Amino acid sequence: MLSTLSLLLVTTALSVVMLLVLSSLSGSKVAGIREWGQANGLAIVALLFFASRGVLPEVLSIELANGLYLVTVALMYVGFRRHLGLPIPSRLLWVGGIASLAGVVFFHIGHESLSMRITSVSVYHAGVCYAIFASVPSTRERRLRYSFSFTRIAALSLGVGHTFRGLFYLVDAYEPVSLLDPAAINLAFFAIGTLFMPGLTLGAVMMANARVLSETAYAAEHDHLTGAPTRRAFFEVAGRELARARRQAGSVGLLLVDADHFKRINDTYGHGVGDQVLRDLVQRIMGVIRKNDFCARLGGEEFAVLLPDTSMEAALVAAERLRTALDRPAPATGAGAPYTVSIGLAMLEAGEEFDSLMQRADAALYAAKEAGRNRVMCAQALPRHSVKAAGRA
Ligand SMILES: Nc1nc2c(ncn2[C@@H]2O[C@H](COP(=O)(O)OP(=O)(O)OP(=O)(O)O)[C@@H](O)[C@H]2O)c(=O)[nH]1
Repeated sequence: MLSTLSLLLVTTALSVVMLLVLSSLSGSKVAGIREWGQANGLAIVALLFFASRGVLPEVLSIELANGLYLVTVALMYVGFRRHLGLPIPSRLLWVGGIASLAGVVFFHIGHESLSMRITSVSVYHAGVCYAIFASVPSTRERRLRYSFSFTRIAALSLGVGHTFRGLFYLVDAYEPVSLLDPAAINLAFFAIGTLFMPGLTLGAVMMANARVLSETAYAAEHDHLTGAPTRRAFFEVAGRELARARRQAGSVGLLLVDADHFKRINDTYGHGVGDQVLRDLVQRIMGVIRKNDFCARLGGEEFAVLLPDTSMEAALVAAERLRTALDRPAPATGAGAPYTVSIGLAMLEAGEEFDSLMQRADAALYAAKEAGRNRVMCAQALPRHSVKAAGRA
């Protein structure tokens, strides 16, 4: 038979499980984990004090238990705010918590009323639930969307539940004999109270997990030095774009961009300045390409720019625009040593595979280097045999 005591013990067990799950994430350095862990640890203690009603003195099972639980509720909120990088309204939390606890003390020692004690804590719980709902934004980011939505829905549902709970006991519709009163209505509202920690901790764990996955995926898909997408990300996007172009008989251009005599920059100014020049190069490329174009660092001082839905003429214009945008002194080199790039352009041909497109763009790049650097060469303009000879993709 379900009872408030069994609910309390099940919730305590759930908090232990949540604490273990959160501990497994503690090495991830995700903000908020510490506060969520502390909240669950404290919740276990608070719930055991609630369950000790009739065994331990009332000041422990009422004042202390409620006081501790109010702190756990606040800590959950602080965890979400920290996780999202938002400021913590500490004073508001303290004032609300102390007012709520004062209500508990007053309606225990001053004027005994369990209903009003429940109302007093429900107001704080509901407020914190709505505050969590308002803090967690609805996001379109694929990897975060599910966990954020889950938390928002959980926080809102619990907020509404606690509002009803507070109102129900406020209008004195039912005066329970004790918190552990087994009446169905008391049991139902008690369940809403005990769902707070597991419900919101589940949301917190999902958010932390999603954050870790999202950061790992970002690191795998972005170059650490320049922030540009990596070779791996480029191959993925290029595969998709080529398939789309084939389906829609569209036109795709590929630029391979390589810094000229980059070794000299490193040798003259040092590797650190070389790194800054690479960052500058990426910023300049990103500044001149269209929103639909995709730039990635293939490795070293070589970059690729994919130009979807682009004709040969437009691709040549884009390549030339890129070359001139880069043919300027690099601020990182102090006096402003010029750096230039050579660019190989290839347009996707009917039925062509990605490897072949890369090979032809690479041959065009090689030809641009051979012809004196700081220029754009188009694969279509090269004799076929030179593409085969120079290609290295
Ligand atoms: N600073 C820095 N240098 C890098 C990085 N990756 C590759 N390089 C350097 O880029 C240089 C490339 O040299 P090369 O392949 O000889 O090419 P280059 O000097 O640009 O000559 P060309 O391409 O023929 O014009 C090497 O000195 C690499 O050490 C990097 O992440 N940071």
